[in-house]
Amino acid sequence: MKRISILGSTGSIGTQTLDVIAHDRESYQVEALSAGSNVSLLLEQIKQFQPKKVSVATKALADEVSSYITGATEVFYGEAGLIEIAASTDADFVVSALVGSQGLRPTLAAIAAGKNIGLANKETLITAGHLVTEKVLKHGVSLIPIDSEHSAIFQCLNGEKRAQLSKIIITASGGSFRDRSREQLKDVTVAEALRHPNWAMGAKITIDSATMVNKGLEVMEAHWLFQLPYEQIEVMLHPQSIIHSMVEFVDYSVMAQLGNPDMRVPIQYALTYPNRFPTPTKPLKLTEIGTLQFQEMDYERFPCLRMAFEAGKEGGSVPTVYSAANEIAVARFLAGEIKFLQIEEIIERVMQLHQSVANPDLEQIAYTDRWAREKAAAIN
Ligand SMILES: NC(=O)C1=CN([C@@H]2O[C@H](COP(=O)(O)OP(=O)(O)OC[C@H]3O[C@@H](n4cnc5c(N)ncnc54)[C@H](OP(=O)(O)O)[C@@H]3O)[C@@H](O)[C@H]2O)C=CC1
Ligand SMILES: CC(=O)[C@@H](O)[C@H](O)COP(=O)(O)O
Ligand SMILES: [Mn+2]
Repeated sequence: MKRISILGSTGSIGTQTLDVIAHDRESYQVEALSAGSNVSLLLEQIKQFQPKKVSVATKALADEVSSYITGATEVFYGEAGLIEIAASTDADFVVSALVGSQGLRPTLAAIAAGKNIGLANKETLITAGHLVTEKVLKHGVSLIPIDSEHSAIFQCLNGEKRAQLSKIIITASGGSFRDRSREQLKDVTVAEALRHPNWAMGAKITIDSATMVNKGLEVMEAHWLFQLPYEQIEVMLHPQSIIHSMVEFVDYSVMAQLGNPDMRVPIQYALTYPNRFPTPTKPLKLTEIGTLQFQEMDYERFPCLRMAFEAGKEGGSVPTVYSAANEIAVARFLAGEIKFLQIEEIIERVMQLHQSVANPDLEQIAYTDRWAREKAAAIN
């Protein structure tokens, strides 16, 4: 039986992880769950999975949860609560599915406590890839990707010789506005931006997909997960999201992983690796889909992807700035404070203002993250 804790159990990845677990209850024990502010959903999850510990964002929310539960579940809150869920349980596997760089410290704490990690929270690797990978090696834990593209690459690389890898090809759907010109992006609405063509996901990643920041984050995520230079990472438009990514080898053989767009497949693979079991999803019927399309990336149409490659290649504290400025810009767009195209303007401006720090430690990353957020919040 696998003992699991989930950081972000009320989110899109968190709920789908619990759905995978619910389909095979004998194989899993849910040790701990964390939510932000969705108390009603957390209470349902407590009832169904009876975790020993849960955490929520604030003390007031923790008091509210405590007032409703009768069992033995302990309730924590805040960052200390997330760290409790990550590190101080009997779990052997932690699903890291918080949104944003707030996932960093709990994920590091889980690694330091010897937990294997299923990583959905890509911002953690973007902001501190060097620290996370170093800690993973030090504590001898596994870091298994949940992000669909990285799960695909992980699967394609299984059993292959790394020296014989030529490049990886990360596919991109193009997001909600893939058929619009830059001119047509001027006045797009939040509701339009939240309508992803293929995937049902949390709000932040859906906007990131529309700006192509998501692909930019995924390029940096791949750099750290697979220890590849940026020259060996390519992005290709593939509107159907059926090929989740590909790997090209030195003999020009290309391996791809295909499937319907359903995150429960890579989530379950991370939980059961190296084994495979039936997943609660539909089989892929390529004859019904008929056509798969591919297109070269246009870096002028999608400047956030260009900026991500620049940030990743420069390294140091620059990826932290890219990701933190984006988090604030996306929150401001979702709140109706700025227009869609201002997201990329804010990221670019904050990156220009930043004095890069090489090989930042955790404190320097935290400082840079706060600095970038303040700058991004102040730009009009
Ligand atoms: N959704 C997807 O299909 C995919 C997501 N990812 C990545 O996975 C991560 C999670 O994405 P997704 O599930 O879509 O995000 P969601 O927004 O759906 O979920 C985020 C989770 O984080 C919790 N949370 C938010 N703020 C706080 C806080 N201050 N304190 C504690 N918990 C908090 C939320 O709690 P609550 O809702 O209770 O407030 C929720 O459980 C992201 O990094 C994303 O890029 C990667 C690939 C695919
Ligand atoms: C499901 C998943 O992994 C997302 O990151 C998804 O890939 C978003 O798709 P695009 O960023 O390609 O639109
Ligand atoms: Mn992805």
